[in-house]
Amino acid sequence: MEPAEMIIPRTGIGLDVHAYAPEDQPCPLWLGGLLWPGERGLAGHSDGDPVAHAAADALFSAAGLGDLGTHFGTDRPEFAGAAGTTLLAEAARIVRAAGFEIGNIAVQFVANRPKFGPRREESQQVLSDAADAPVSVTATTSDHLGFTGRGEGISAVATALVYPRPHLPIS
Ligand SMILES: Nc1ccn([C@@H]2O[C@H](COP(=O)(O)O)[C@@H](O)[C@H]2O)c(=O)n1
Ligand SMILES: C[C@@]1(CO)OP(=O)(O)OP(=O)(O)OC[C@H]1O
Repeated sequence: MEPAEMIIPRTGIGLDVHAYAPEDQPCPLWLGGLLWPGERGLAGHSDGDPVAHAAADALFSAAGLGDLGTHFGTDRPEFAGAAGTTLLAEAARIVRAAGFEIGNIAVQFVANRPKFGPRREESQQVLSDAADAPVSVTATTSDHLGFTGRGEGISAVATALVYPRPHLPIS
């Protein structure tokens, strides 16, 4: 393969944090594309899912297309209450429309709860369906340290790998 035809992958990173909604304004918890009944919800202009948002941000970062705010700013009323999976699907569409294929996305969130392990496969399936690419999700606590340890909010960090769509030879 000639150097000019080499496909060079690009990595991206995304970080998102959402605080828990105030106790007098309760809302459902959406995390990793899943609804968690009985868990305290996170505040946000959209559904406040930091896992889906970090994944979308990592895609934009990898493609060099700005970030979540560039495409889904809080000044856009149509994204009020939007599902994280909707934002992730739209981010993937924008990245593909810019000429990239998506390799994979990896996300880790930091929270004391909910216990994620039992629903990992379900979450990964929902997010992978949204992105139409493999999404893996891991969870950790912060050993009771910091704002996640005090139960003030949930953070998530993601990496993504994209690569320019190869030009097929015209036969
Ligand atoms: N919300 C969470 C947090 C953690 N886990 C799982 O527990 C493991 C140990 O967590 P540490 O913070 O002590 O490293 C972690 O590797 C996860 O498998 C979880 O399921 N949900
Ligand atoms: C997703 C958007 C837009 O609805 O709102 P939030 O749900 O507040 O999420 P955040 O990750 O803080 O910022 C990105 C915003 O553009």
